[in-house]
Amino acid sequence: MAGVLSLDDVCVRRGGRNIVDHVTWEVNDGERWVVLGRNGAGKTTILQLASARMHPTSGTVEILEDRLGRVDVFELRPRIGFASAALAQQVPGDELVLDVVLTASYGVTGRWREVYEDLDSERAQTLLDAFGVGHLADRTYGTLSSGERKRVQIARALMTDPELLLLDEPAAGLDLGGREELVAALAELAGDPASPVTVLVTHHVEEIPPHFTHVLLLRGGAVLAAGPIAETLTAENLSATFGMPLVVDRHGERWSARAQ
Ligand SMILES: Nc1ncnc2c1ncn2[C@@H]1O[C@H](COP(=O)(O)OP(=O)(O)OP(=O)(O)O)[C@@H](O)[C@H]1O
Repeated sequence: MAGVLSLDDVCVRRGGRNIVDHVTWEVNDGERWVVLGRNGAGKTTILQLASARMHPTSGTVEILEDRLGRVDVFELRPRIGFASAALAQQVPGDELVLDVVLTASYGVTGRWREVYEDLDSERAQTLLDAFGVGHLADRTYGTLSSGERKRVQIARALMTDPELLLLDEPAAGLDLGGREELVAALAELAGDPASPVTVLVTHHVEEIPPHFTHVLLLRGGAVLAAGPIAETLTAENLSATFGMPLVVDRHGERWSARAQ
C-alpha cells in the first residue's frame, strides 16, 4: 500500500478560524513521521483526523485508502493504533495492565464481558514484554508510574496489529531516563520493517527516535515544511516553526535544538 494517509487541502474550522489550514500531506508505506509545532499549531487536531476521530470542514482525508465520509469509521479505527494522553485518561485505574492492552481488541477501555482467546492474551503479554513492562501485567494500571503507563499505552496501540500507528506526545512528562528508554523502544519499533507506518507528535527534537524518516513542521495550522528528516529539519525551518532563532544539531540519528 503506497498511500497510507493522505490529506488534500484539508481545513478544520473552529471558533471562526482554521485551526488546520489548507494542509496537504502524504504518508506512504514504510515511512516514520515526526510532527513538530508550537502549542496550538494543530498537531493533535491532525492526529484526530488521521485516526478517523474527526472529519475535516473541507478537503479530503484518505486513511488506508478509505476516504473519511465514505467509510464506516468503526471498521477503520481498529486498523489504526492510537495512543494519546486523552485516551489514556479513559483507562480505569483499577484495570489490570494486561487487560489495558487486551481490551484494545474490542476498541474499549475497561474489561467487561468480552471474550478473549488465549492467543490474544499471549499477544498482549508479548507486547508488554517488548516495551519492558511485561513484569507489570498483573498490576493495576493506576499503580504504574507515568513512564510505565506510556509504555503500556503503546503496547495497547499495537494490540490490533495496526497498519498505521499514531502516537501523540508519548514522551511527555517522562524524566530523562524514562525518555531515553522510551526513545530506544520506539527506535527499535521504527527500525523493524514489519512495524506499521508511524506518526509521532512531539514538542522536542530530542525525543525523535532513530529510524524516523520524515518530518512535518506545522505553524498556525498550516504546513511550514514537510519531507525527509535530514533535509527538512534545518535550523531555518525549525526557527520559522517556533518563531525564534534556533540552532539544530544532529548527533548520529539523534537531534538537539537550542536558542541561537
Ligand atoms: N473546539 C475548538 N474551538 C476553538 N478552538 C479550538 C477547538 N479545538 C481546538 N482549538 C484550537 O485549535 C488550535 C490547535 O489545537 P491542537 O490541540 O490541535 O494543537 P496542538 O498543536 O496539538 O497543541 P499542543 O502542542 O498545545 O498540544 C489551538 O489553538 C486550540 O485552542
